Amino acid sequence: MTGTDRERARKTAEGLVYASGFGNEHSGEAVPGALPHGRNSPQRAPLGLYAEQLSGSAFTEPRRHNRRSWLYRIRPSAAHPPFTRTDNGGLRGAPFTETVPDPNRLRWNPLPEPAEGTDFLAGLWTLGGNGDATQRTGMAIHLYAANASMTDRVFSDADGELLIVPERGGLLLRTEFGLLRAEPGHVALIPRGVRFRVELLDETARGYVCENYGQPFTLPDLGPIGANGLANARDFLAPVAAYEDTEGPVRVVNKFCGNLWEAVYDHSPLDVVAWHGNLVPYVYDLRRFNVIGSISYDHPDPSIFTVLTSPSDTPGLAGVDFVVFAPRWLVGEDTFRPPYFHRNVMSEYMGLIEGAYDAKAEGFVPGGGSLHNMMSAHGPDRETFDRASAAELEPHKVDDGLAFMFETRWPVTLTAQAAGAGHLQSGYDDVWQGLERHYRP
Ligand SMILES: O=C(O)Cc1cc(O)ccc1O
Ligand SMILES: [Fe+2]
Repeated sequence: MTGTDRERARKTAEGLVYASGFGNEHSGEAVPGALPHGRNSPQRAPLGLYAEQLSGSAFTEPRRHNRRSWLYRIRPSAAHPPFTRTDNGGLRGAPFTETVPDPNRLRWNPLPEPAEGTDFLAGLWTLGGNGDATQRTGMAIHLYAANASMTDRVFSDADGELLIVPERGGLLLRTEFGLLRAEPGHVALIPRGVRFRVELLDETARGYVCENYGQPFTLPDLGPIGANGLANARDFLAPVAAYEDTEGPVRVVNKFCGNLWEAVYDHSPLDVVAWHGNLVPYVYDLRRFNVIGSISYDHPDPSIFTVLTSPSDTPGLAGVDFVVFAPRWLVGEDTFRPPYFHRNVMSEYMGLIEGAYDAKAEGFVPGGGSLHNMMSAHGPDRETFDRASAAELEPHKVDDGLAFMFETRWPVTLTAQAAGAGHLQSGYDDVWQGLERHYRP
């Protein structure tokens, strides 16, 4: 990608306008008069456009779960040639059967630098996951490292929605619904099946992706917290309608039941001139997260930091939660303030967007990640334990980092490439060595 391309992408990203709110019925038109009023599918849609519904839930799901949008486009999505199989690259899908589930605590360094000319799609590398894409359950954890924009191709994922967590380098996401900008510290969500292209705003881009095969991410209930707090609905930003009217070959890559399929269209499928509905891509700035914690004693469970949750069929038991450890004050009296030692029935994958994480003195680095699978014993490393056990308990602001967690109800099984990766750290167990016995009855 040339510097001029990047400058163009950055200029475009700077002028972006959004519609705010989570789960809202949004609507918009890039050309006046393109959006029909009073009905979804008039006999002839305005301006000679084709009307098309995109469903994110079954037609019959309860109203509060029902998600769909109506798109008014230059050509119907149905007008395309056959898809044929293409190379999966580093992408894998559920069910994950390449390795046996591993009870060990595992930690990785960042992905190695990609070869010249690697775009977002080519740069995706699957670490592992659970569930089954054909059953619409479970999730996958991917990382990406890219140094080129997607130019002649677009991607869509029929298997699930994609929660993109940039760690290095800004992204301009050109979607069927319009444009989104996602910088490190933001997350972007692309709903199942929505076509998009990723352009880089910087020389390189790196980050994490949670592919959610299950129910779409939603905001957690707040219970006694009240009507406000955690991630506020108004801070979720959807694009306004913007479209491409280009002819010529575009490779459309579709991830379907774990494999990549490709068809060469003779036009851009990002040709939606107007749309309305509640199934939309969005971005959210994690620094807007309203962090709630203990103002008396003890370390609260990290569910208090849930940004988005994908419920499963058991109430309170998420297919996957997306949790953020954002800057916050710690004031707990007579309290061991960092994350406690624990064994969790849920499985925890953690990543670091910036700085450091308060349970780990070293080795957990931006762009890296750790996996603490179901029931594996983990918590503060020795250095953190020693420091926090002796610390003066003054009010203290933790603001030297931004970490996150994908927490899932099912164990995560690794791909062969993750289990055998050169960047898998050896000796991670040693961070808990030297925790001496202090018990002297
Ligand atoms: O393991 C981790 O670092 C994540 C985590 C953080 C916390 O504050 C409490 C429990 C927990 O699993
Ligand atoms: Fe944990």
